[in-house]
Amino acid sequence: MSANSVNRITLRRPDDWHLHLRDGAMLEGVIGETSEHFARAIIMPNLVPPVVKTADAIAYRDRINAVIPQGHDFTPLMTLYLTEGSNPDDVEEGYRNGVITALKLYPAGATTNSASGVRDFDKAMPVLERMASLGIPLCVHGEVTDPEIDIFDREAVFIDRVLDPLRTRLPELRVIMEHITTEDGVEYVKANDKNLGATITTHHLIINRNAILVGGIHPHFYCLPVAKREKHRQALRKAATSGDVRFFLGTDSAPHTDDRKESACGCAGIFTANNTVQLLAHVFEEEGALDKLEGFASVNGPQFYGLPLNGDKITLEKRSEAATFPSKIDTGDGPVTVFDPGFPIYWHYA
Ligand SMILES: NC(=O)N[C@@H](CC(=O)O)C(=O)O
Ligand SMILES: [Zn+2]
Ligand SMILES: [Zn+2]
Repeated sequence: MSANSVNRITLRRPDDWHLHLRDGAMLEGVIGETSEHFARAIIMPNLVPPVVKTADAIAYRDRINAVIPQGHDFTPLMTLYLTEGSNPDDVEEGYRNGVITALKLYPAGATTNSASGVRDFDKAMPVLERMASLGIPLCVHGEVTDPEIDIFDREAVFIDRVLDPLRTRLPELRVIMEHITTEDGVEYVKANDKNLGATITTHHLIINRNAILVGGIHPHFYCLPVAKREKHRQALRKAATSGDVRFFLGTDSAPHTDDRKESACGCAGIFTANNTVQLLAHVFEEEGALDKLEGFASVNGPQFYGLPLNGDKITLEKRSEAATFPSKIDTGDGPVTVFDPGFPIYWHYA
C-alpha cells in the first residue's frame, strides 16, 4: 500500500475470504454488493441442501456467475461442505479441475444450516487425509455444539477439544479458523507457525457483546460466533492490524431478511458486504495502522491460499462529510438490514 498522505490510501483490490451469498432471489439481491467491492470471495456452501459434491459446486457457481452485474469483475471461489459421507475422489477431482478452492467444516448444529455437519471426525478422516496430501485448505467454523458449554466459551473449547487434536493428528492439513472472535483464537494462531491462518470479520472488530444486549435486544448485531467481551475485540483488532500474515479478512457477510432476524428466534448473521471496505479504513486508521490494511484485506488471504494477488487497485480518501450507506438492501425475498457501526465513516472511494 502507498500512503500518499493520511487522508488518501491506495491498495490492491480486496478479496473476501468468507462470504454467504445464498441462492435464488437473495443471491440476486446481494451479489452486486460484494462484486462491486471485492475481486474474489470464498463462497460458503451452507445452502439448503448444502453444496456437498463437485457437481453441486459447479451448478452453484453457474447460478452465481449468471447474476453478477455487468461490468463487475468478480470470481466466486467455491467450497464444498464437508460431511461424514464426503467422497475423497470427488473432492480431489473438483480441486484438480479448479472448481473447488477449499472445504468447509461445520460441527453439526453449530450455526445456520449446519445440520449436515460432522459429528464423528473418524468418519471424515479419509477426505481430510486426502486434503492434507493435496494441500486443499479446510475452513473451520470453530465452535463446539455441546449444550453444556456456555455459548461465549464455545470457540475456546473447540480449540482444545477439536481443533488442536485434529491438527496433531493431521499436521499437514491447511486450516483456516473462520471468523475468530476471541483472544484464545488469536493466541492459538500465533502459537502455530505452519498450516494455520484465521479470518476476522469487520463487525467483530467493531462491536462487543454489549451491542447485542444493552438497552434492549438488537438482533442485527447477532451472529455466530457471537461477539464476545471487549478484551476479545481488542485482541482481534490488534491481530488484524499487526501485519501478521496469518490474519486476513473474511467478512462473513450473512444476509437474512429482516422478518427472520427480527423474530422470537432470530437468525444469526450480519450483513457487511457493502460497507466493509470503508469501515475497515476507519478501524485501521483508529489503530494507527492504515499501512497494514492492504495486507489484511488484499494480500495475506491470497498468499495463504496460494493464489495470485489482484492487479487492480482501489483508492480511498477521507473527507469531511460522512459517507452514506443504504440502511437496507432490497431483495426479492425481502429487505436485509446493513450493519450499522453506530458512528460516522469519513472514508469514501476516491
Ligand atoms: N455467521 C453467522 O452468524 N451466520 C452464518 C453462518 C456462519 O458463518 O456461521 C449464516 O449462514 O447465516
Ligand atoms: Zn460460521
Ligand atoms: Zn459464515
